[in-house]
Amino acid sequence: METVATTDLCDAHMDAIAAGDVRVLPPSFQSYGRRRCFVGPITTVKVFEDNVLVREALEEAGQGRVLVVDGGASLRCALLGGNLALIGQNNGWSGIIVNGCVRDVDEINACDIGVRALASHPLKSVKKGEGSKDCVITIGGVRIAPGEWCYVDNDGIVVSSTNLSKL
Ligand SMILES: O=C([O-])CC(=O)C(=O)O
Repeated sequence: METVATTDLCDAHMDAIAAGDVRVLPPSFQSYGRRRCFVGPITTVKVFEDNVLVREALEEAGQGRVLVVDGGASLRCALLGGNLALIGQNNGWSGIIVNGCVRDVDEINACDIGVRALASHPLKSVKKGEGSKDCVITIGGVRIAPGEWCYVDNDGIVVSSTNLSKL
């Protein structure tokens, strides 16, 4: 899918930003993975220090989707590592955004996928399988619903209720 500059999106959609239909995430994410720019429809999971649902989502056919993981901004363990990033790459996910930590940064950086996360952390998460999928989440005060669109590049992360790349 063609990428769209987030700056151009913001400039072109100031009214939609004022209305809340286009939202910008706070600039608190680090960039990992080979794809520094990615776009796609959003699938969500909400977990806390437990990444079983993250793995389950990435094991699905991604079909160009972006997985947005609300990990409650925990900085105490990693929700994504090199194995899961590779699974996501091989299953055709365009990107993964983690409101939490990742690990195996060198392995993730070798994957043809885009990853954004708050930080890296060497500790793995627990594997209980708790959490929810396909739910509305809030990251940094920004509401994100499944099926909305995500635009990510070196300037930031934009979420839109409609597909702006078609406009
Ligand atoms: O399995 C995990 O908890 C995360 C991980 O290390 C990987 O994806 O390689």
